[in-house]
Amino acid sequence: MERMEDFFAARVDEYEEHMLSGVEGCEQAYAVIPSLLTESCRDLLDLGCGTGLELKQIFKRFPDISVTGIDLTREMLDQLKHNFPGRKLNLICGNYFDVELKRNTFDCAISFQTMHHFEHEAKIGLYQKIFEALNGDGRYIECDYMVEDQEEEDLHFAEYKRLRDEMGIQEGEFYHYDTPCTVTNQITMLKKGGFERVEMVFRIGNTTILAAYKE
Ligand SMILES: C[S@@+](CC[C@H](N)C(=O)[O-])C[C@H]1O[C@@H](n2cnc3c(N)ncnc32)[C@H](O)[C@@H]1O
Repeated sequence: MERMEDFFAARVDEYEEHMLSGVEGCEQAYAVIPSLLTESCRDLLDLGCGTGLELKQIFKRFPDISVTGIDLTREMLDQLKHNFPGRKLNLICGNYFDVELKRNTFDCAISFQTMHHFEHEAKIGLYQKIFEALNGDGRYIECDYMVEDQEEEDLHFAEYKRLRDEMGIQEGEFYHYDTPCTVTNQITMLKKGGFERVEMVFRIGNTTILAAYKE
């Protein structure tokens, strides 16, 4: 296993092609994302924005939108900046579990293919933070690798724990290893984070989009 930011930094050149051609459902999911944002969305939070594949589609519908993008990997953010000259971007190189978010700031929040690496409790805490950072009628759209069976989720987490123990990795250090959760667990976590209503709006292969509404 590689540290999260080293994993992405080493693959930034082939990253976009891999997501568009190598991950079932991803290209279609990027195309769907703009239609899931609120019509009047002006301030958008993008967690784990990477090189901005989802933003490419969003800028087509919302050319004037202001985007706050958070990502651990400096090289991915550099590529994002290069991809979108002239757009309204506030890019933060950091860990979205730690970055402080002001309350009632964003019309919409999104995350795309970045949440399938973390434990339930950590995600619930993050969802609470996103919930509070959204405006009253805001929504959070999560596209991610999700599975259907609890057994499959448990196997991934058990193997990840085994590898972490073997390598002596400390709590709070991020390594790249996929631990997808079931769609059902994801919906439960988002509701525990405060969202009133959560709906699955897209699923091709394991690529799944959930829409979580603040009210
Ligand atoms: C698979 S990429 C997705 C990038 C982009 N959203 C897309 O769909 O093309 C996952 C991204 O999440 C970032 N990431 C992973 N864990 C993170 C964390 N705790 N805080 C901030 N960014 C994180 C990685 O650096 C990487 O750029």
